[in-house]
Amino acid sequence: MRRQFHKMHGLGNDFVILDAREQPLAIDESLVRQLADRKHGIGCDQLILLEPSKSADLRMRIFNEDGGEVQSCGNATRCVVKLTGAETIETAGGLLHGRSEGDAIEVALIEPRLAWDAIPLAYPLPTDPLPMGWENLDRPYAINVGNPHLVFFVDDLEDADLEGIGPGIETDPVFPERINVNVATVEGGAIRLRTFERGAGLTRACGTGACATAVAAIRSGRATSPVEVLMTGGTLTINWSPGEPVRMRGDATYVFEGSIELP
Ligand SMILES: N[C@@H](CCC[C@H](N)C(=O)O)C(=O)O
Repeated sequence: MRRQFHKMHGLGNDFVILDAREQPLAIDESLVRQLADRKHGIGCDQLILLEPSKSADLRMRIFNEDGGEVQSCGNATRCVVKLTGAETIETAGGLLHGRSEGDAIEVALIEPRLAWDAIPLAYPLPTDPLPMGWENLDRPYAINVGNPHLVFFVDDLEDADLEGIGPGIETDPVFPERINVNVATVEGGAIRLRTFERGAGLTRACGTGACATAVAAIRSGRATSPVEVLMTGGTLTINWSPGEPVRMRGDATYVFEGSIELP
């Protein structure tokens, strides 16, 4: 069956979006890998499947390029808000809210969770920071903003061999659902961030990573809200106060529309 798809990106973190709100679509791991493949498929960091929802304007399912289904994706949420005009979005990581603000899109994720079993960790440990280290990266903050993140603050962003060390941290048995790995510096009140994403590797930007990092920076007194988070692909503005959902504002870009034969 031939299906239409939308190619979009949020600060260079790119998506194939399939709209199955009217015509159901069964997706499995191998189909996601095939479509996400940059040489033989369409190519993307995440595949996004839109479905009907009983509790929100739509349901958004998120698949990493390795085929695994995950709970949240900040950059894709901004793209979906721009594409569909949805204001409430059901995800496996919680109910999200979005709206256009001029050219930008603002999305409210969930209230950040810090309890060890909400990250989740395999056994009880403090998360603020986590008393663990990998090579020259030490004592990260563990935060769940719908999906799980580790945030390392370092003096020099270029010192961290994120591509080399990321896979070992992502799959450490202390993280039973694996984890997204963020390395950040705070300079002149702004955050510079690189993210090694669970199931996708290094990406040009990570919306939930920016939110988790901003929360860790604000909680630890390194930054104040609102804070700008600068990534390879561009900048997000993050707003957060304790006890509230974390909000992000930034661009979403439509690239092209296409169609593909699916089983
Ligand atoms: N790129 C995303 C996050 C996508 C999911 C993540 N890799 C995970 O496995 O949780 C973003 O912009 O937030």
